[in-house]
Amino acid sequence: MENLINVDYSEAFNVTTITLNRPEKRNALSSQMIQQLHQAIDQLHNNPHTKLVIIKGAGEAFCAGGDLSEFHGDLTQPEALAMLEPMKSVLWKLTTLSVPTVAWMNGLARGGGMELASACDFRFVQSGSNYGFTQGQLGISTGWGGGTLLYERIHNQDAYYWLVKADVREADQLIAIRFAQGVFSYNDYIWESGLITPFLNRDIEQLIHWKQQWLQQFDLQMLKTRMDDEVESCSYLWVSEAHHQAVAQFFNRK
Ligand SMILES: CC[C@@H](C(=O)O)C(=O)SCCNC(=O)CCNC(=O)[C@H](O)C(C)(C)COP(=O)(O)OP(=O)(O)OC[C@H]1O[C@@H](n2cnc3c(N)ncnc32)[C@H](O)[C@@H]1OP(=O)(O)O
Repeated sequence: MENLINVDYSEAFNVTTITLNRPEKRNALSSQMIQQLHQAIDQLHNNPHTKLVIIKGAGEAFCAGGDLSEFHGDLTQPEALAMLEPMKSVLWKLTTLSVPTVAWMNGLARGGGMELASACDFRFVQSGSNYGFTQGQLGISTGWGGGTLLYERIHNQDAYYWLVKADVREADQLIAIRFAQGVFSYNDYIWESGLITPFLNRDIEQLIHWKQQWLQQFDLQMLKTRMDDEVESCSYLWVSEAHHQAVAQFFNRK
């Protein structure tokens, strides 16, 4: 099987880096990638030394969302639901992981790529890149539970407005609404940017404690139910004519 997700463990830093490795498709997530992401996250349990997990993209993009070519076609609503579920499960596992997680957003992100970032505890963005919950332009809503998570990351009103507006924003705008906690430049190497240093300076026991405290801020059962509802709701929009037309327009754009 092709390696579409690379997992690297740094013994020097006790950090696991997960790289989405499909640069020619801007790291759009196919079902095979989603399956590999599941495995990568599950395997973290076998490495008790990892104190931080970083997710980044290979090449020019962080992640262009779900693979529209694969996830499209004449799906029924129950089929669309079954297609969306596995990535929701990845987002849930990431959200509730026992150690801190960082989305190192080294390039653009769209749609589900933003949902993936929302499932991480922290987001660092690259100056010059742009980012959008663009599902609204595709005739759908967020479909992996990431819209629910967005409401937990920024002010409710800002989340609501961004999802409706479905626009693409610059890195500094993400800082302004507190979606991102730091910005780095194109040439910055992760370890030398300074953004990761606070985590490296702490013991794993401390980081686990703070992560537990962070998770206690949420009603996890309710959060899970809201994510489930979001996926179901999106599955109805997925089969709409508006969505079919928007996807056809994307693939006919050239
Ligand atoms: C399924 C879940 C749902 C959710 O819950 O949110 C989603 O995620 S829906 C998908 C949302 N994402 C998008 O709508 C992004 C669509 N892509 C783009 O707008 C642009 O490609 C880009 C991401 C802004 C990059 O533009 P650019 O740098 O100009 O590159 P290209 O457009 O030429 O793309 C290169 C290459 O990659 C393919 N590609 C890009 N995104 C996707 C995608 N989401 N699914 C499938 N394929 C994608 C694109 O088709 C090009 O391929 P080739 O034509 O074969 O070179």
